[in-house]
Amino acid sequence: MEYDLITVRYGELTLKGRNRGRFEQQMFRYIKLSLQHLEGLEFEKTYARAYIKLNGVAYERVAEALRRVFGIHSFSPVKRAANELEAIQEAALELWRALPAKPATFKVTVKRGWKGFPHVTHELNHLIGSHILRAAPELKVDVRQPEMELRVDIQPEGAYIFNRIEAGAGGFPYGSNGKAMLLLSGGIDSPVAAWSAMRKGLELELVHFHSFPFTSEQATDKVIELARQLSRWAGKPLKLHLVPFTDIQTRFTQTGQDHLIITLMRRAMLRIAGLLAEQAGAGAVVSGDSLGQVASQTLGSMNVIGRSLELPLLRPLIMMDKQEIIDRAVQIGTYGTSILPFEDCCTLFVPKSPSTNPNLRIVERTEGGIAELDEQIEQAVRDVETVQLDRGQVLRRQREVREADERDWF
Ligand SMILES: Nc1ncnc2c1ncn2[C@@H]1O[C@H](COP(=O)(O)OP(=O)(O)OP(=O)(O)O)[C@@H](O)[C@H]1O
Repeated sequence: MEYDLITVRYGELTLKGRNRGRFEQQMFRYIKLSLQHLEGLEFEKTYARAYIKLNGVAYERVAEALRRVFGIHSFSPVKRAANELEAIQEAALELWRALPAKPATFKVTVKRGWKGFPHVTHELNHLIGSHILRAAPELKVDVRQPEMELRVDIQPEGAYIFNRIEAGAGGFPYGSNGKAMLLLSGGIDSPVAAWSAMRKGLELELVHFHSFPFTSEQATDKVIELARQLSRWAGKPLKLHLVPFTDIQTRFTQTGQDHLIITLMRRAMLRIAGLLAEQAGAGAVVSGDSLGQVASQTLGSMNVIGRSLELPLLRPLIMMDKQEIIDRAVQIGTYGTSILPFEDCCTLFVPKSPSTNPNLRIVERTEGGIAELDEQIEQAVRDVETVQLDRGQVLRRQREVREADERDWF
């Protein structure tokens, strides 16, 4: 069936006062941006809502993009009818006929936002409901727990009729709560952390540490692919910083403190991420740590690791179970790439028994014993290769990008 428009609802419950206006402006701009690849749409904004006139564009194509827009609470495909009883009855019936699975019970809920209509609400409920019942006599009315609720919203310019409410991605519009630098490994967790941070309104730049030639080019391609997938949730290509980490890692292996090597590596990563955050004007660093998952994610380890950074370190997954994280990764579309088998830089250097409770003084003393460490960190920052993802770069690095993917950037 051809719908006339989509009603998009956002944030009416979550924000009050001065922030709301700004939020709504941002939301509206962001919705338009996420749909810019579809020609012919028209947009209109009202209080906590946007209307998208479809002008013949298929609902599914728009819905597919809207499901990835943070800040949207819900949206509905709508039939629009003139403010005349027969037109409303016909549109309601058309919606009913188009249902792929017919419910056994229903009710009609009319809202009269325009009082000029010649019938009052309860009359309209009845007149529209009975029109459908004539065409579907097996259907029953259930006003308490109907399987389908047919809503009719009467406004001065016309009547809006819909029965479907799709949940949106929720959260805040991308970038509305500041900017952060996210540590992206090739694993399952950090893409989920990125998604959670973006959903909370953080704009992200991504940083990945590689140990070329110990890690393969495929491992880097995998991270670029993850960045591409995350970009679809940002509504625009994300920046990805690739940091050469081999020299620093190799130097740590010479300290004679094998059990501390993961702690040392994580601290160096955070220092570099902190410097990149400063350059990018970001106010926090985000990682995919989840409490207790591995040796570097005990309270003791996280304490010692986190102290290497002055900026706040956000860990959105900290209290989540592995299964919850996996389910989320599947839902947001990163899981399949995350489980590809290419080695990450850290797994190559994991000692037999990494410390789960490193001693801060020993760690700092070990770092202090590496005279060139500060210079190595600064050098790594200077040697960063930044991939500003765009279609061309994705193609160059990702020879196997499927055609459909290429076209379907957002
Ligand atoms: N090579 C890397 N580049 C950038 N960040 C990294 C890298 N390796 C680890 N991290 C960061 O440190 C966090 C913890 O990594 P670790 O490998 O210990 O845990 P994990 O639970 O396997 O996480 P992930 O699934 O994201 O790899 C990651 O979520 C990520 O934020």
